[in-house]
Amino acid sequence: MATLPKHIYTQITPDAGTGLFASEAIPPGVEILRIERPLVSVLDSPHLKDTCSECSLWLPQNDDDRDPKCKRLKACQACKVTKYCCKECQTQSWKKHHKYECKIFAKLYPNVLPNTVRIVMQLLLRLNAKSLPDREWQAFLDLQSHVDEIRSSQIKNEDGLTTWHAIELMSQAASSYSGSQEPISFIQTLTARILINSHTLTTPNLDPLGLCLSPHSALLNHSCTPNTAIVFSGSTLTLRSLAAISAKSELSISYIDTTNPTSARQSELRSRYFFNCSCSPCSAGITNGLPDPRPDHNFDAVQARAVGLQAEASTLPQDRAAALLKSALGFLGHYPPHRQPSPSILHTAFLNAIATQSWAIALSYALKAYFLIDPLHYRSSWHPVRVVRKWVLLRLVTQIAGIVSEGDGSIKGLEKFGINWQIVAVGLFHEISDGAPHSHGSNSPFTAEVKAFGEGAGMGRGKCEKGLLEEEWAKLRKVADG
Ligand SMILES: C[S@@+](CC[C@H](N)C(=O)[O-])C[C@H]1O[C@@H](n2cnc3c(N)ncnc32)[C@H](O)[C@@H]1O
Repeated sequence: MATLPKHIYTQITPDAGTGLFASEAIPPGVEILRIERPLVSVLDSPHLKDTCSECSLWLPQNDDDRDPKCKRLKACQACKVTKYCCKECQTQSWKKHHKYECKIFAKLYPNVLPNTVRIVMQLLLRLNAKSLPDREWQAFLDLQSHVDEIRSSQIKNEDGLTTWHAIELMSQAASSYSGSQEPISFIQTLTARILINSHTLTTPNLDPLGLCLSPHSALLNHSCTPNTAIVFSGSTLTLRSLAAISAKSELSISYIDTTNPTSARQSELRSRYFFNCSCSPCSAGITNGLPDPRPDHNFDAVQARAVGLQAEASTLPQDRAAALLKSALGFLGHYPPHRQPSPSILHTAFLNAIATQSWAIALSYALKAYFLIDPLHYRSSWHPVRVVRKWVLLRLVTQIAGIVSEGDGSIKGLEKFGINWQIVAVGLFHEISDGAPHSHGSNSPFTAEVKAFGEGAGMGRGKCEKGLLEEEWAKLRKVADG
C-alpha cells in the first residue's frame, strides 16, 4: 500500500477510533489524498451493463451509440456479466480478480449476485489465491467492524431484516459461491467491516455507481460539517479540502446526507455506523449552520403526507408521478425550501421532469435549488455538490437555448420571462469553470469536460458584463419563485 502523503498522519482519537490528521495547514479546494485504485471495488448490479468493471468509466447508452467513434463497452465473453471499455482494462481486471470469479458469474448468468456479496466474495477469492497486497490487507483487518454491536442490534433495514441477519445471508452466499474454507464467523466480520468502511463509488457527477474500499480513506471519521469531501474520477478516489484546515486538525468527511435535521442524522449514524455523533452541530441542534426547527406536530403530519406522495410517485410511470411530486412540494410550501424533505422531493421532481422532457418545469426546480437551497446547505461556491448541480443546470439551459433558437417555438411557460439564454449559459459556464478546479481538480477529466463543452459552444471567450448578468439572474430568480 502506498504510504500516506507527508501532510497527513494517523492518530487515535478520544472517541472515534483512529482518524486522519493534517500535519500542516491545508488551503481550501486542494487535493489532499489520491488513491489510484482502491483495494476493492464493485459496481451496483444495474451499472454492470453501462460501466467499465475495471476503471469505472460510465458509458450510458445514448444516441451517440450509433457513432462509430463513440467508446463502447465489451462484455467478458465467458461470463457476460462484467464489461470493459478497452482491452487493457479487461486484462488488468482478469489478472487482479476476474479470473477467480468469472466461472462463478457465468454459472449464475443471467442472474447476478448483489454488490455486497460480490465485494466479500472478491476479497475471499483473492485471499485464497494469496493475491491481496499484504500491507493493505493488514490495514483493512485493523479497521473497526462493530461486529458485536451489529449482532446484538435489533434495528431493521428497509427489507425488514436486522443488519445482522443481512450480514449472515451475505456471508453465507459469499462463502458458498467462493468455496472459501474460512470460518463463517471470519466472513461475517469481514462483511461487517466492509459495510462500516466502504465508500459509495460515484461518477464525477456524484451519481452512485457502486461500492469501494481503501484502508487509507476508510480511516476518515465523520463530521456533520466535514472539512473534506471525496470525489471520484473513474476508480481514482481523491480527497479534497472543503475549507482551510489548520495543522494538527482532524480530516473529516460526511458519511450521510448532512441536509437532514440533527435527529435524522444521528439516528442514521447510529443505525448504519454504530456511533453517537457528538460533533458540535449535533450537540447544538444545528443543520449546516441553521438551527433545527422546534418540534412541530403540524409539520410532522405535512411531512408524512409529502413523503407518502413521494413514495407513491416512485411506483407510477414518470408522466403520472409529476403531479404527485408537485402536490408533495405544494404541501410543504409553507415551510422553508431548504428544510428536508423539500430538497429531496424537489430533486426527485427535477429528475422526473428531465426524464419526461418537461424543460420549463425542470428549470424551475433546478433554479429553486440553485438560489434557495444549495447556498444554504453547501456554503462554498465550489462545493462539489454545487458545482455538479450548476453543471447539470448549464446542460439544461443549453438544451432550452437550442430548442428556442432552432425555432421549434418557445418553451411553454418561459416566454414571459424574456430570458437571454446565451448570457445565462455564459454566466453559468464561468461559475462552473471557477469552481471545478477546486471541487474536482484542475487536471481532472470533469474540469476538462466542462472546459471542452464551453469552448465548443463558444462560451470560453471573456466574461459577460456584470450588469447584463444581474439582469438575467433577476429573471431566473422569478422562474425559481414561480
Ligand atoms: C469508516 S470507520 C472510520 C475509521 C475508524 N475510526 C477506525 O478506527 O477504524 C467508521 C467508524 O469510525 C467511528 N467514527 C467515525 N466518525 C465518528 C465520530 N464522529 N464519532 C464517533 N465515532 C466515529 C465509528 O465507530 C464508525 O463506525
